[in-house]
Amino acid sequence: MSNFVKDADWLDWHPSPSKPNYTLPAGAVDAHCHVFGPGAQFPFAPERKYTPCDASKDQLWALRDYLGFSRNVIVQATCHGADNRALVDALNHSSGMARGVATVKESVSDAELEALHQAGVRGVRFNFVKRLVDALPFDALTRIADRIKELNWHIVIYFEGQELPELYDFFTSLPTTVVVDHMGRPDVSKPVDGPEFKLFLQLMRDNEHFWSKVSCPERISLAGPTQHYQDVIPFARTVVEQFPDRVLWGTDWPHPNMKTHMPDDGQLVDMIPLFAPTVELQRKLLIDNPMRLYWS
Ligand SMILES: O=C(O)/C=C(\CC(=O)C(=O)O)C(=O)O
Repeated sequence: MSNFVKDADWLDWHPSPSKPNYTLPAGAVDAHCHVFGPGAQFPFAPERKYTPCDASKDQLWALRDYLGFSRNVIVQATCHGADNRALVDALNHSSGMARGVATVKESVSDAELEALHQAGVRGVRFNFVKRLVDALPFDALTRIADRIKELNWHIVIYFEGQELPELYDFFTSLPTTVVVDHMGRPDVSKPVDGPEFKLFLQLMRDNEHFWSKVSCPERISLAGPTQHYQDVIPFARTVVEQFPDRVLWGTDWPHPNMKTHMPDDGQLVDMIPLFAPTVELQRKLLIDNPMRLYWS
């Protein structure tokens, strides 16, 4: 039993996702997913802005095997704050098949960073989504960035499309590889060749150390699941085709804070060949790129 009561409007992860029609290549990596608790074992952070259902490592491994993935990259979510114990526990029980992206405070010690590295952490996440977190000031983030650079880690950034103009200069000042979550959450009611998405493509083009996850059609789409999230396809496909060596894909399981519906993870996998239409692009997206960033 969890000691926590999930939010009243919380949607639990899909209990019986469909089997994808698309067969993942052997060795495919789900490069964006989370573990939540279980709250009774790994308490959610007092400063959290939402309380989720439990989503344990064993439930994540079951989904991995069911969909046909080999590996996971587990990203620390804000409901656990900078307490990375659930993440580290999952990594330590993954037989080396999972890597992690942690959240740290400036007060983190060198020994703690080293322990995270030993567990399989290879990056930190800077989250700028206001409904999720009170972001640290830029100077504090810069000091964290300078420290994790020494470990050869990267920085994952999470923001919403409309915030990019004001965050752009800070992002490009970061000293490590930078991975953008969910293509910077574009507004897909705007044209793919319009000024908003052009700014994101410019960020990627002018900064060769920037990568992007082509993930979360279920969050970005206005068309929704019955329309197979088709309004997201031109955006994801543009990113994959322009930057084939700097893209990652992930389920985003257990899909925190979805309010309109809970996606079918099998249906999400079936979007991969629409985002990456050739076998070579799929291999880069699902294997070569995540292996280079997380396992080399
Ligand atoms: O899973 C995601 O990518 C998105 C989240 C949650 C999150 O990232 C967090 O809590 O850190 C969201 O938009 O609610």
